[in-house]
Formats: sequence, C-alpha cells, structure tokens
Amino acid sequence: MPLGERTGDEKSESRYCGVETEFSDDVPQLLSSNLHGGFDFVVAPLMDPTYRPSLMDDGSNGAGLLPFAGSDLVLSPSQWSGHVVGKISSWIDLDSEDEVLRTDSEITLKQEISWASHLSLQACLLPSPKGPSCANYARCVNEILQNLTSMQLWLTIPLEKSDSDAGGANPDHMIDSWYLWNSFRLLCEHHSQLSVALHVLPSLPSANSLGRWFGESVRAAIISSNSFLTNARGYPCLSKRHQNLMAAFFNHSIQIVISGEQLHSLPPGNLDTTANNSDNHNEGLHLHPLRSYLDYVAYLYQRMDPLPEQERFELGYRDYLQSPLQPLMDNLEAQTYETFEKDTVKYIQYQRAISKALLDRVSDEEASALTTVLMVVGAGRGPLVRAALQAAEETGRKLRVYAVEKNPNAIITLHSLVKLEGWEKEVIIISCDMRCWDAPEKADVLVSELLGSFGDNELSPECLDGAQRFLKPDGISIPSSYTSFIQPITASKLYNDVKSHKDLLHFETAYVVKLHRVARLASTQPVFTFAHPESSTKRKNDRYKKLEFEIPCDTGSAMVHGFAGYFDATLYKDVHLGIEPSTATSNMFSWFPIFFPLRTPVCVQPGIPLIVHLWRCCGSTKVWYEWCVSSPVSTPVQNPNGRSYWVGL
Ligand SMILES: C[S@@+](CC[C@H](N)C(=O)[O-])C[C@H]1O[C@@H](n2cnc3c(N)ncnc32)[C@H](O)[C@@H]1O
Repeated sequence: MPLGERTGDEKSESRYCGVETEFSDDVPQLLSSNLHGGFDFVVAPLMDPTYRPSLMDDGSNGAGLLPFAGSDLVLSPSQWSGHVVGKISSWIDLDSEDEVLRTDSEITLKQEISWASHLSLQACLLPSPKGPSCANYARCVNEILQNLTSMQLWLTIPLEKSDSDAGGANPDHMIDSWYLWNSFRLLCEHHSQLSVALHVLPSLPSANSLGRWFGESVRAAIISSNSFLTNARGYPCLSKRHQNLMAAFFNHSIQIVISGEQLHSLPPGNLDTTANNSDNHNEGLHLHPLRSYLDYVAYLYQRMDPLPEQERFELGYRDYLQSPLQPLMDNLEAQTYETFEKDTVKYIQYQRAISKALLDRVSDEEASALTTVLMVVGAGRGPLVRAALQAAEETGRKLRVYAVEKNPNAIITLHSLVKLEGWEKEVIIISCDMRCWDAPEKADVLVSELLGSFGDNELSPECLDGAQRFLKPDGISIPSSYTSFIQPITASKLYNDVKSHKDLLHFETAYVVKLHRVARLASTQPVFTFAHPESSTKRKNDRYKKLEFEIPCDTGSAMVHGFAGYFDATLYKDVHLGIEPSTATSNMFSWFPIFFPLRTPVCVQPGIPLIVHLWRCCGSTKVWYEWCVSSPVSTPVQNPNGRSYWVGL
C-alpha cells in the first residue's frame, strides 16, 4: 500500500515504503506478513547468514546446493520483482586481510547477485564497505555490473559527516561517508546501475553537506527505529531536521526503508491523532511491530503541500536533456509557439516594460499628437504585438507597430491575427530577417524576445546588432540588457545520460534541462552581459570569463558534473525577467536552465577554489561556447572551434 497521494498531486507517482527483515526460509510467509503489515516491499536476505563457502562440508567450496531462502517457485515472478529487494549478506568483507574471509565474501557476493538476477529482482542492497579502503569490493562489484541486465545495486552508505573540519582537526579522524561512496563509484566508473542506499542515523550532518546527496544517485533511504524520537504519547516521531530530510527524499523519489526493532509503543486503540492511517491501528493484535513507524512516515508524506501547478506541469521534463532551440537557423513549429504563448507572466512583464517606455517617451501633453514607432523584431505569432497594443491602450499613447518576423509560417498567423483583431491601421507586418530589413522609418522602441536559457545563446546579440540600424539614436531597446549566470552542480543522472551516448559530441553540448536531481554547490555568478543598443561600434560579441567558486566549508567534498546556466534580463528600468534562481520571475515557464557537462567530473572541496573558464566565440557562420576547469585540476577545453555544438547564424 503506497504511502498515499499528495493532495492535488494526481500526476506524481506514489511513494513506497519497504522494511528490512531478517533471513527467513519461508519467504511467502515473510512477504505476506510484511505486506499485510502495510509495507510495500521487503529488503530481505536471500541466503542463510551462517553460510560460508569454505565451511561447506561437501568439499564443493560453495558450488553445491546453496542455502537460499526457498526456490524461485515460492513466489510469482511479479512478487519477486515487485516486492523483494535482495539484501546481500552483511558479513561479507572483500577488503579483509583474511584471505579466507575475502574469498568467501567474493564467492558469496557473486552467488547472491546471480540468484537475485535469476529472480529478476529490481535491486539488491549491498552492505557498506567495512573500512575506508574498498578497492577489491568495488572491483568485484564492477565486474558484476558489466554483465548485469537491469538490476540496480544499492550500496549502503551511512549518512555521516563530522562537522569539525576547521580548527586544525586531524583529517585522518574526519568522517565523511561521501568519500566512501565517491571512491567506490569512481572505481566503478560512475556505472549507472550502481546507486546509494543512505542509512539515516540519529544525528544529521549540516544542510549543505546533506544537499550534496541530492545530486547523487540515491535510490533508497534506510531509517532505523532508533533514529526516531518519542512523542508525548509514546509514538515515534522525527526531529524537525529529519522531517525536512524525509520531505526531500519524497521530493526526489527516494524509497524509504524502515529497519530495526520496535522501540516505541503501539497500543491498539490508542490512536495517535497525528497519524492519518488511523483505521490500520484498529487491526488490533496483528499489527506489524514497525507499523507506527510506517504510519508516521506516511503521515509525513501526506501532509506535504501539493506541488504547485507549474511544477506538476513540468514533472515529465525533470532531468530530461533537450537540445536547445536554434530559432535563427530553424523555423519554430506551431506547437513551440503555442507553448510560449501560454506563459502569460512573460507577456505581462513585457507589457509593463513597454508601458513604462511609452510614458517616458511621450508626455501626457503630447499623447494625442505624437505616435510612437514600435518594432517587434522576431514577432512570432504576435503575442508581443498584443502586449504592445495593450500597453498603448493602458497608457493612452498612440502607436504604430511593425511586426518583423523571418519565419514565413508565423507570418501567415500574424496576418490572420491582425485581420481578426482589426489591427490593420496600427500594425504593419514585415516578412524579413531583421538583420537585412530596410526599414522605412526609425523606431522609438525596439521590442524583442530572442533570449535562450543562457541569455545570449539563441543569438539575440547578433540579431539585435543587425536591428539597431533602425532604432533612433535615443531609442529604447526592450530588453535593454541581459546577463548569463552559472553555478557548479552535482548531477550524476545528467552526467550518466550524457555518458550513455559514448561519444565526445554529447559531452561538448549544452542542454536545456529542468534540473531536479541536482545539488547546487555554490551561489551563481554572472558570466556574460549584453546591452542594447550597443553604443560602441567596436565591441564584438566574443566574450571570455574566468570565475572562481568557493565551496561552503560545511559542505565537505563534492563532485562537479558540470555547470547549471541561467539568465536575467532587464527589460526596461526596474522591470526584469529571468530564471536565475535568486531573482527568478515566479510562475514563468518559458525557460529551463542550461547544463554544460564536464567530460571528466571534478572533485571539489572547501578551501580550494573551483576555477572555471567560459568563452563565447563568434565565427562567420556560427557562435559557440568553450569551457574548462583549471582548479583544483585542469580539464580539457571542451568544444574547441565549436566542433561539437554551435548555434548557426
Ligand atoms: C523566441 S521566439 C519569440 C516569439 C514571440 N515574440 C513570442 O514572444 O512568443 C523568437 C522569434 O524570433 C524570430 N526570429 C529569430 N531571429 C530572427 C531574425 N533575425 N529576424 C526576424 N525574426 C527572427 C523567430 O523566428 C521566432 O519567431
């Protein structure tokens, strides 16, 4: 039974909760008692824990009849795959000094994984490495991963990090379990079927340190009964920080697994009013011993606020890599225009900016005599024309509008719009590329929306340079400027998706992506700014920027898989629009962030700056970006000469 649905969240998947069990050779009974107890799946040992290959008295060294928990026939295939996660024997130690133990461990691990694959389990839980050195364990897991069809391996990692980094603490005594995970996954080359099961402990590391994990491949969070506090009525509850962490797990589709013994009371009939599944308390004497923990977890899930409408709409795009549009080189399709046009917030901001510009341009006294010439360059199917006419009506200013568009298909829509709305007197449609249009008069106001997720990446600067010829010397450009921003992120899912293409081209491409399973490791910093009109005729659109990021000291080390990019545009005076997280325009959905991947992820740590270089390069037919890191290590300059990714002029 899922943890429940979040109110109003019908599109989101349900969240499930599992339970860690002891070994039992009666798997059907084990499964049915736990499912009846309210859990969705069991994390159960597959093999008798007393088994050691070297102790098999048949001399087969483990090759004889193995003490697995029943045959594959005891459950149906869908029960095995839907309700059982295999728990690999916790005694295994593949990096032990003891050769017998090491060999036994290796044999057992392979036997258990082989059995779990045979059963088509979705995942197996691997025990945490026994010490900081885990090379042999990782080598063995890596070998298994090479031939594993679809099963996931969840490596148990205790969620611990001591916060006493500063003040000359001996680094040898520092605990940061992230290192364990990092060295293990590096040894396994970021394999996409290897992920983490975080073991949540009674005390938690700092928020920044916890945040790192949300960019890693975390599939499960195991929470023991001893991490729960006791409320006034004897029921389990969690600290505020643990509650927030659980909410973050739910938001990132991380499965919860409850483990340990019943440490809190569960008197039948004595209901905790904070728990929602109260009917289940009435099951009386047959309650699962961990039922109150499950109820509490379900309560935490159900009380979460529903996802805002925009987030719900964007669910299907989360962490999905898209190639950025090429609106200059290609002609946009009707569907793309339709999506833009639904973003009312964007047009409201433009209308506000245009209104302010019209009022600045023409005083109240001149309003009936003067006509402002406004040109929408890149008019698409006309929403900015509408915004301009509404601004004129709102301010009582007279307007002549030129709608310039190079997409012949959008021109057809523009003509029918003008006719339908009766705008023939005010609107003149020009089917032309703005860079070569010979305008009959000069504009007071030039309005455009040629912005990409990284501001200038859809070549707004090049287009507006071409259009500036027909803007009066004192004319206004809306937008008047735009700036791109980047920040380093952990994004193991995105990195693996790029890597799955197995070529350089995909590593040297910037993607548009609704970032979700990422950790933002430092605040954003501005990269390139373009202002319009550009007064200097000498200034070219090539740019270079070197940025230094500091990782907050309580974060600990982290992996940078690439950079998230954003923009902020000043439309006019105080009216802005953008997606830079700290100033993002709310409820606007036209742009997702951009992602610049790194070919080789870089491990960063507090105290050593992360130095990034970004170039915007302009050729005669294309514009492209190049990027690299020079500290703490140097990485290759990606995309030299725009060999993999460029935007056509
Ligand atoms: C991002 S869309 C915006 C469309 C519309 N203004 C809106 O807000 O929905 C950019 C539009 O500019 C047009 N465009 C791009 N470069 C152009 C150019 N050099 N000359 C004329 N139109 C251009 C594209 O065809 C596209 O219709």
